[in-house]
Amino acid sequence: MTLGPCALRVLDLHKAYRSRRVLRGVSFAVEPGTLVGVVGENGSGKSTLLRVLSGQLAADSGEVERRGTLGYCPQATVLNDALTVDQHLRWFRTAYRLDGTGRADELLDELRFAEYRHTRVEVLSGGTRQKLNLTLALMHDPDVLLLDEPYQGFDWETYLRFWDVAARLRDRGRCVLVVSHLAWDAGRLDVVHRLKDGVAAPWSAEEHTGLPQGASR
Ligand SMILES: Nc1ncnc2c1ncn2[C@@H]1O[C@H](COP(=O)(O)OP(=O)(O)OP(=O)(O)O)[C@@H](O)[C@H]1O
Repeated sequence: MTLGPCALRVLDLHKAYRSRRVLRGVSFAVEPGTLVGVVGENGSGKSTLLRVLSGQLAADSGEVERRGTLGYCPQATVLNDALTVDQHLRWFRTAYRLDGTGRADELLDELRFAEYRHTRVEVLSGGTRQKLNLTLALMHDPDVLLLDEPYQGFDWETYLRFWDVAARLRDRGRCVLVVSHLAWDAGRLDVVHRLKDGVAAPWSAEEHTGLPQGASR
C-alpha cells in the first residue's frame, strides 16, 4: 500500500476485546489539509480506533500508514498531578526535542490559561486540565493530529476557540482528525466518518440536512 498524497490511510482494521469485535474492517484515507470528524454512538469504537491509529493499541489485523509527525490527545488526560503547567511544558519540550516552548506559549494565550502556568495540575479545573492535555498534543506542531473529544469540559467560548485553532491547523496543511459530536460539529468538519457496526461510513451533511459540509464555518 502506498500513501500517495494522503497523510493517513487506514485499511481493513480489525480489533476485538476478547469476543467483543469493535472494529470490523475500518478503511479510510485522509489528505493533508483536512479537518475530519469521527462520530458514532457511545461504545461504537471511536477511542479504540484512535488508540490504534496512535500506535498505543495493536490492531488484530489491517494496516495504518501515516506520513509525518503525530500529535495524539487521548480522552483521559496524561498529566502528573504534582507538576505545574510550566513543568509539563518543559517535560514535553524535552521529549519532543524542541528548542523552546513557543507554540505551547501561543496555545496558552489562545486557550486563555496562561494565568495557571505556575499552578500544580492537582488544583486545576477539569476544563483547564483538558486545555493542557490538548496543548501537549499540539505543541510540537505535528502533521497528523488525533484528538479524542478534545473539548470535553470546555466552556462555550473555549469550545469555539478550539475550532478556530483546528481550522487554522487544517488551513496550514495539517491532517486533523477529531472524535466529535455530529449534532454540534458537523458544520465545522470537511469530512465525517461515522462508525457503526464496526465499520466507518462517510456521512454527508448535504444528504442529511441539505446543507453542504462546512456550511457553518
Ligand atoms: N480495554 C478494554 N477492554 C475491554 N473492552 C473494552 C476496552 N476498551 C473499550 N472496550 C469496549 O469496546 C467498545 C468500544 O469502546 P470505545 O471506548 O472505543 O468506544 P467509543 O465510541 O469511544 O465510546 P464513547 O463514545 O463512550 O467514548 C465498548 O463496548 C467498550 O466497552
